[in-house]
Amino acid sequence: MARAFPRAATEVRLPGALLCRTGTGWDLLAAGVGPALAAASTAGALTAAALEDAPYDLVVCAGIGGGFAPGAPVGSLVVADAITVADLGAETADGFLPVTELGFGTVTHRPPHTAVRAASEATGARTGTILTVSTVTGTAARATALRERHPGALAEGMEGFGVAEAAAAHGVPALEIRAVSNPVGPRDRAAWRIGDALTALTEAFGKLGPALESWNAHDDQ
Ligand SMILES: O=C(O)c1cccc(C(=O)CC[C@H]2O[C@@H](n3cnc4c(=O)[nH]cnc43)[C@H](O)[C@@H]2O)c1
Repeated sequence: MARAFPRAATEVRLPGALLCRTGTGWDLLAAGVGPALAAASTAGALTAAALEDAPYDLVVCAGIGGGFAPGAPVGSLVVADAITVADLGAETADGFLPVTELGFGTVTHRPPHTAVRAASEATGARTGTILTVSTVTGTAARATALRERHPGALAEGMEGFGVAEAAAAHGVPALEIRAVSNPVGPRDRAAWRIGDALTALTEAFGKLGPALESWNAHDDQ
């Protein structure tokens, strides 16, 4: 994704993560795989910026992901209008209960809708829920269960909710964009298109920056 930014970048090592200052006003953080590491890395970068009196205005979680058919085919882009953790809760004899039904926590962050619209118009991305999972879906049964519980889900990834939790703790809005590299469902390595998805994501990033620079956070208030 650094290829989407024209200028030379400077790398800054943060505890547990590498930050790349692109010199364009956008910093790139290699936040790691999974919600816990992504949350820790994002919180570290947000805290470092706040301590330098240069807080961020927006966090964008970007990566490849699985797409739910037929809404998000391989190669398509999805911008989240809801960033929802799918497996944070308790399994009961009557099914899964999210932590919110246990009486605590959060399971969904909603990005500012004007930023979602700006991002999807600029990149051609579809908009819908992006689920965060700690275990990649690998069966048709699990895909069906997720779809039933989250009818608006278009994609799944492993970091969005962690990034959004860290951003929310700092009072900073968060977006999530995924380029679909594989279908959500039975594991099929032959169907993965990781290179194509990364190319689509890099192209989208080139358009996202200018679109979000003209986005005004106050439009959502
Ligand atoms: O081994 C597998 O079957 C498998 C299938 C899909 C993805 C993985 C990963 O280890 C992905 C790690 C990485 O990529 C994102 N990602 C990509 N596709 C998916 C997906 O279908 N479900 C969840 N995450 C996905 C994820 O955000 C990680 O950053 C392995």
